[in-house]
Amino acid sequence: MKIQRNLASTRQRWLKKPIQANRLQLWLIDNGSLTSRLQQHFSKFAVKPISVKYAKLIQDEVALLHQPNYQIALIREVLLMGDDQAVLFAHSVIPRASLRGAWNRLGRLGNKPLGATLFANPKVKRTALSYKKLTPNHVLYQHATRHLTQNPDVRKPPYLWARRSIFSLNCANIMVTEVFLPDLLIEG
Ligand SMILES: C=C(O[C@@H]1C=C(C(=O)O)C=C[C@H]1O)C(=O)O
Repeated sequence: MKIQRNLASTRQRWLKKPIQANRLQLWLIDNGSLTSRLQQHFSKFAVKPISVKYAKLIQDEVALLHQPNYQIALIREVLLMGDDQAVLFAHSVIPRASLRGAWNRLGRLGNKPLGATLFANPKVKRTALSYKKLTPNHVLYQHATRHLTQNPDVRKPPYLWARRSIFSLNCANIMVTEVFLPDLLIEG
């Protein structure tokens, strides 16, 4: 039983750095605004909101946000579009307390990039990034690939690299998870 528990915890563990991420490595470890980097990389950039709703946290988010697992939070999911292709899926978790506090406008961002808000305020602190190869059984893999091509002949990737960190302002936290989609590295 102990071995199974350890295996499960390994599966859930996020890494301190990406391993063998090859051409994605520089994107994954970039501490700056991903929005800005995408805007420089693509001639056309847009944020496509997918869903903004109250929902329960994913199991492996509960501990990091110090939230009880019955707690709900505002979940913002968007696709970042580069030259009309979905290149990144972002899943941001805003606890209710944070919405009442410093992040009170984040529920109404619409298609404005969250990064513009987060990186505009020098008082915002960010934790170190952590990384994970999401496999098809992870709920964020499923949410991210829902928006890839519906063409049944196009195989879904065996895994997707994701990274996450927490942004804090006056003790109000927001967790941002970014899932890197296959089209990001298809050079135009
Ligand atoms: C945190 C950033 O904001 C980006 C934009 C997001 C959004 O608009 O919801 C979410 C995550 C990021 O990919 C960033 O630009 O680095």
